[in-house]
Amino acid sequence: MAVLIDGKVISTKIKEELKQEVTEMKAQGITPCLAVILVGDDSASAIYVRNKKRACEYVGIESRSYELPEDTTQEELEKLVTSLNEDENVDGILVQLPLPGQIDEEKITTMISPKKDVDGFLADSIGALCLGTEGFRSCTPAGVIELIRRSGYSIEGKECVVVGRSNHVGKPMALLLLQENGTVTIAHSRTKNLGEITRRADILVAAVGKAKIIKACDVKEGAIVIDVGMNRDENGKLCGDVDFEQVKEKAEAITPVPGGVGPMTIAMLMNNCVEAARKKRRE
Ligand SMILES: NC(=O)C1=CN([C@@H]2O[C@H](COP(=O)(O)OP(=O)(O)OC[C@H]3O[C@@H](n4cnc5c(N)ncnc54)[C@H](OP(=O)(O)O)[C@@H]3O)[C@@H](O)[C@H]2O)C=CC1
Ligand SMILES: Nc1nc(=O)c2c([nH]1)NC[C@@H]1CN(c3ccc(C(=O)N[C@@H](CCC(=O)O)C(=O)O)cc3)C=[N+]21
Repeated sequence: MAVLIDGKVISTKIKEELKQEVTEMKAQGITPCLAVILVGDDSASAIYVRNKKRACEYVGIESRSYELPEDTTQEELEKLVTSLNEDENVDGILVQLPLPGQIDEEKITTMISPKKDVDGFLADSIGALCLGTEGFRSCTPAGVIELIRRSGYSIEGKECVVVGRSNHVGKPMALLLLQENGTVTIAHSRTKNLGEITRRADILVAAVGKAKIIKACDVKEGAIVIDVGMNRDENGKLCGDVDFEQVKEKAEAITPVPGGVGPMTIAMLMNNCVEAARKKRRE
């Protein structure tokens, strides 16, 4: 039976550390501020926005939310992003994805000032990850690294397999594991013999978006299994990409869904906001 990697406990620890730092910043007259934009009333997105607000309150970050109607125009959204870019009190801007169809998502996200890209989604941030220079680390992949590290496992020299190659999760995940000196393979929907590849992994990260696609037969005995997926199962219950009940019998350590990577994403978002405010102070 695998060790359960508890994202709730680890994320709370990180938020406590940040809270202390923010208390010190506040004593010097600096309050980090995050602006979150939500367009439409996608219920899943609303949950994340609520969780972010709560985390901001806990850490002491000022949070501003902009909840815009589903029929918001490109022009209205661009105006809001521009005003937040120019607002010196705002340290981080997060535009909740996906955006409704009438909005050019690429145009909106690339408008965000790189200094305020707390999601770590912009080319500047991903480029910095790739070159190993200073920049915002994408929250979910950075959260996965912290989960592994703080659970006492090392990445150096390990066979790491990331299933998924999206710009927001899979690709930055692979780059961060590489930076930690892992030997990294990226698998995706065109990968042949996926099971053969995942069975090589000492550290397996699933970021596919398909409920319970990773079965016990896809996992090496003693592997560390990190489940990024957020799906609904046949009963509408939240579940990951990993078949937890099967895989927990074979893995050395495993993250649950919920209570694994999700809370870490939020903790790392808080971390990026504090970092943005810290950088501004140094300018
Ligand atoms: N916990 C958290 O904080 C977060 C969770 N998520 C969740 O993580 C999951 C992945 O998100 P995201 O990366 O944005 O999703 P995307 O849909 O953008 O990417 C999915 C990736 O999985 C690959 N893929 C799809 N089907 C298969 C398959 N059968 N075998 C192998 N690879 C496959 C795709 O390959 P190809 O490129 O070839 O199409 C693609 O690269 C989702 O469940 C999402 O909800 C996302 C963000 C944060
Ligand atoms: N610009 C942008 N940045 C994002 O980071 C972003 C986004 N858009 N769009 C959607 C995805 C998804 N995402 C999650 C964040 C937290 C949880 C989370 O807190 N999950 C908890 C609770 C889940 C629940 O109870 O519903 C858990 O897994 O335990 C999940 C998913 C961020 N995303």
